[in-house]
Amino acid sequence: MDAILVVNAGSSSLKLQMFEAAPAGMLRRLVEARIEGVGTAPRFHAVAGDGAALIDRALPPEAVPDLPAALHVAEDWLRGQAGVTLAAVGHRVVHGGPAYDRPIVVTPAVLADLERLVPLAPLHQPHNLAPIRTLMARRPDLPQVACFDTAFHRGRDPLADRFAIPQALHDEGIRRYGFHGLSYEYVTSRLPEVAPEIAGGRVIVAHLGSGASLCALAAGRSVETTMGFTGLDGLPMGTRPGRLDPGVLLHLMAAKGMDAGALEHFLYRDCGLKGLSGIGSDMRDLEASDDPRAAFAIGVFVYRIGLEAGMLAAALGGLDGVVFTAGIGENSARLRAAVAERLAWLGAVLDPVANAQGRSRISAADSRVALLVVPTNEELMVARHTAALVVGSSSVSRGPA
Ligand SMILES: Nc1ncnc2c1ncn2[C@@H]1O[C@H](COP(=O)(O)OP(=O)(O)O)[C@@H](O)[C@H]1O
Ligand SMILES: CC(=O)OP(=O)(O)O
Ligand SMILES: [Mg+2]
Repeated sequence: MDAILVVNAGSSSLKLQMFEAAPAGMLRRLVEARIEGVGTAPRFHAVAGDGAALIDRALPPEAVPDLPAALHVAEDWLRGQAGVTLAAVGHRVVHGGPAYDRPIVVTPAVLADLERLVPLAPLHQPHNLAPIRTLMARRPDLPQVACFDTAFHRGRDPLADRFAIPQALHDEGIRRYGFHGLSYEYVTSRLPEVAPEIAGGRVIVAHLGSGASLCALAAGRSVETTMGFTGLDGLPMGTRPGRLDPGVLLHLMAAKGMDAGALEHFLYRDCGLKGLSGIGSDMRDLEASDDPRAAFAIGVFVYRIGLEAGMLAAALGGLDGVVFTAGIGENSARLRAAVAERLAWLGAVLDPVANAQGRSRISAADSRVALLVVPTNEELMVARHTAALVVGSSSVSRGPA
């Protein structure tokens, strides 16, 4: 059986899915595996295409301290899953820079180009590219497709792409790219089905995971998003601060002698929910804690989501719907309720029962703004692009997964 393997390394997780590339462009999921809580409390979970559990167990934190270790564990496990021949591998690659505005078959030259973007996404890009490099050496004949987080946001109004800096720096590529595009593209593809009345309207998608951002969709196209040049901008995240006065960086350099390496470590690993709470980066731990610092960290997160959502509503000139997705957005009813309350001024009214039950539509009948929960599926989005490019069927748009 010919299969497409998809690899998605996030900041706290490694997610893999394997699909059968069936004729007529259909994608049938064969297996889904994820290692979550990388660096904190790792857990390996895998299910077969029919939903049957294959593995579900905690891993010792010292066995999976980082993403390279998670890749090793997953690779060993995958090798034991016999019976498929890989036809192609699709990769989520976080940064596509100025040149890559759509999925592409990776050649050695493309890979070298993407390596140059590592400093712009140090939590992700090295781990996105490492499996490509390894596979390219082992199986140079195997088609590999890179699908970019940044691509969905390209083609916005030039006003939105621009920092208020001189043109020459913009031309060098210092611009507002935006990320989580595969997630936004997938959610957008689901809207006509789950909420047809807002699919052509003004929608904010809240991708709230270990990395977090918001995207303003006008008729299904990205017009604004909270992340920029890197995944540091916008909302506070698990370990990243989000929007930060650049004067803070100048101060840290001048007053504390921090150099680029120290600042990078600080901004990508020590801030966000972890820095705010002094407890940890995982929302589950914060929600379970009765330490007031945990509640304060969640309070800041929610407050800042409210502020940034207001900004995106301004970009859209109004608001018809809000969609929650990713680890926190899909699973935390408490967080969704707190955010909905912050959006009351825009006309959002939550249905607390639907929210607690984790239903797809969680707004009250009289809410002017539709509130929805749509589980994201970045891997399926990557598989669709990979199939379209490599298997050659552009009709691949809706898998059953
Ligand atoms: N049931 C839950 N309640 C609250 N938060 C959750 C739950 N399940 C997962 N999360 C949170 O989701 C986040 C991870 O989201 P995810 O989208 O997988 O991140 P990433 O792809 O960036 O690694 C973590 O902060 C985790 O605590
Ligand atoms: C870009 C980004 O932050 O991705 P993730 O949420 O998967 O960490
Ligand atoms: Mg993610």
